[in-house]
Amino acid sequence: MALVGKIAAVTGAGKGIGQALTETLLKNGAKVALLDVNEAAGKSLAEALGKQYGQDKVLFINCNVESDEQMKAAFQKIIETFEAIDIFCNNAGILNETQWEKTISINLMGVIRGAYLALEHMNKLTGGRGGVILNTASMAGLGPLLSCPAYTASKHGVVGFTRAMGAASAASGYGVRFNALCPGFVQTDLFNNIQGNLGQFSHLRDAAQLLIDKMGTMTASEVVECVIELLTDETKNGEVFYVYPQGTSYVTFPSMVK
Ligand SMILES: NC(=O)C1=CN([C@@H]2O[C@H](COP(=O)(O)OP(=O)(O)OC[C@H]3O[C@@H](n4cnc5c(N)ncnc54)[C@H](O)[C@@H]3O)[C@@H](O)[C@H]2O)C=CC1
Ligand SMILES: CCCCCC(=O)/C=C/C=C\C=C\C=C\[C@@H](O)[C@@H](O)CCCC(=O)O
Repeated sequence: MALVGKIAAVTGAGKGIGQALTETLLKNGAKVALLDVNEAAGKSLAEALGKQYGQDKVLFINCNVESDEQMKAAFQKIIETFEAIDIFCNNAGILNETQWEKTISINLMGVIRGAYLALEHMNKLTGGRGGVILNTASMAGLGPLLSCPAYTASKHGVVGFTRAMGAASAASGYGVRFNALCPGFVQTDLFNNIQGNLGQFSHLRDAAQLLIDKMGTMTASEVVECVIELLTDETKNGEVFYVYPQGTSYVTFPSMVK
């Protein structure tokens, strides 16, 4: 599936990995709706990208992924403006162990909400034209990040949800692929602000720092460069893609069936 002419939407598009996803999609010829709760960041990015790629290629929508009403309205606006949606990047996320319910609400419930609403517009069985849904999980969706248990739980949830939806979609004939992106540490605001957001696990900050020193960090652009394949390769469905400073790999899981 080529990206030229495709219609995409990215949540948490105003900064960090979402910004890099947005820029890469535009660079490859897609039109992009930028969804973010941070109006200042999202709007100014959309304005700058509009000047670079054309105002008809970008649309900013102020939208909180925790709100069913705002998300439904965002999809309506995307369809009104661009007529369809082919690519949905469920990317918005926070790391805040002092607010574990909000962490689950945004990182996991927001992803499930976004996927189900996107599917209503993308499902080939209900008049959509198919496409791909990319969920940003984390390496913390594959193994425990000791200083962030709630964040770890949210990301394991995203990995499980993506795998189940990939299988459900293939078995049902929706024509929509589901893949999960699992980056290691990425230099963004979320990463730079972790020290103040560990709450009752603040005493484990040195252990977290040791892991960061051991694993190294990446820029958001370096991560996103590796992701194009997940969006364009029609054979990739239900995949969990690990991106780390030394390379990339598709994660394999134990088979539950003998
Ligand atoms: N930075 C890192 O080391 C890693 C980040 N991730 C994941 O990547 C995703 C993006 O994170 P970063 O770019 O690092 O964070 P960031 O903090 O730089 O950007 C997150 C964006 O999401 C937006 N956002 C937050 N809550 C929202 C909500 N309720 N509704 C709509 N937008 C909302 C923010 O306003 C911001 O623009 C997250 O899901 C995060 O968990 C995964 C692995 C590593
Ligand atoms: C604390 C900052 C979090 C930033 C956001 C994020 O999602 C980054 C995640 C990056 C890496 C997660 C790594 C998890 C590793 C565990 O699986 C651990 O068990 C690996 C232990 C390796 C070792 O030898 O110490």
